[in-house]
Amino acid sequence: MHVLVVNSGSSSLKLRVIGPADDLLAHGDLDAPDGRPRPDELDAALAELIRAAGAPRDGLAAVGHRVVHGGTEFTGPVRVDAAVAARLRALTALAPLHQPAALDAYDLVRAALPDLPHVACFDTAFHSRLPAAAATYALPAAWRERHGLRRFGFHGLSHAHASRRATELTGARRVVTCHLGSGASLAAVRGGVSVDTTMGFTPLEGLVMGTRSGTVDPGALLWLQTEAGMTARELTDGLFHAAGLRGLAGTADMRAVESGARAGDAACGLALDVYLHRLRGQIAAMAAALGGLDALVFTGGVGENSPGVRAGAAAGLGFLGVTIDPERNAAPPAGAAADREIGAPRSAVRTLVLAAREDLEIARGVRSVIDRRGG
Ligand SMILES: Nc1ncnc2c1ncn2[C@@H]1O[C@H](COP(=O)(O)OP(=O)(O)O)[C@@H](O)[C@H]1O
Ligand SMILES: CC(=O)OP(=O)(O)O
Ligand SMILES: [Mg+2]
Repeated sequence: MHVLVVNSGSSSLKLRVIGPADDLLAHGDLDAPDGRPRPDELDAALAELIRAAGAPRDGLAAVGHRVVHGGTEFTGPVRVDAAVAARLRALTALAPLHQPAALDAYDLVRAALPDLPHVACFDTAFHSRLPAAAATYALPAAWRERHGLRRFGFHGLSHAHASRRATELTGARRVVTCHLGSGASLAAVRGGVSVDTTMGFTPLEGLVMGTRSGTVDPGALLWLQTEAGMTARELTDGLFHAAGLRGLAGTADMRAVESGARAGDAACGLALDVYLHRLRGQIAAMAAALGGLDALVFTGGVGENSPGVRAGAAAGLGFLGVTIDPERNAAPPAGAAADREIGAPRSAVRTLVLAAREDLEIARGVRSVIDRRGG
């Protein structure tokens, strides 16, 4: 079964054709300022992609879409029809900065390929079995009940893929996956189930990110409103787009932060220290949720490509049994295979670098829906 995977991000639309053996048959990235590609460009890109995959237009069996939020209703991949699409639109308020791009892309791709089944796969789904202790905020009952305030967690497609792959490669049962891209989060995975994660009600909680703050004292945000006169809009903009590495070092690009730090730039040095301090603490928190750690996984643009961040994270985690091999950590990936082990030979915890493959997780979700329907 050939699956077209549509992954819409904040500034690009990634298209992939995945074959029946998880083979990547074709790929193409489209510029999508504000998350929206131009319809004519999309049509041309789809035609080109299908040609490159060597499949006739009717050789595609289905389309899979990454959708950030499934709310409490969608805890696994689902076939999208008009009614489901409307319910997904209704979740926009829960992820106003992420949800619309995916649904706009869905509308366009659905219009281009109207006869194929379209399946939505959710960033939140992998975390849908978080224990109540990990999912609940200690907030007034009326707020939780009336507004459904709880921790959802995100990046689940990446965490699901990375933790499954780590278990395949090492047999590990208790796995902490570090998805470090421009957005970043951790998951604590026991026997394939996410039992804790660092993002919460929104993709703002937890780690320091490229442009997002991660966790800050909610009292500071109240103070900015009541004493500094900031509006909700200013706070949203600051916390999502002007904070994180950008807020500390003036750039959201970890490569620039690391080279600045090496050159002695104080702001870059501080940004890296804050990033790593939070990362180490949260990895330890995830290990505590698992009662110990068998494997630690780095994935995402930073996780896959920054030996410095991996070494800096591991440096404080010897007490958990994490020891990485400096040479393996510094070595570039051999060929196209990004997946590799960087743990020291006798380390109690296996440490891996794995390619972020949300596309494979989406293709897997699509197949499960199509197969279930006897297709
Ligand atoms: N060699 C590298 N060293 C450090 N950081 C890197 C390197 N290559 C890419 N990155 C970082 O990866 C981040 C983007 O991650 P990625 O997962 O591709 O993003 P997105 O979340 O948008 O999909 C950027 O902050 C970039 O600086
Ligand atoms: C949910 C989320 O944070 O996604 P991204 O990292 O792609 O912004
Ligand atoms: Mg990403």
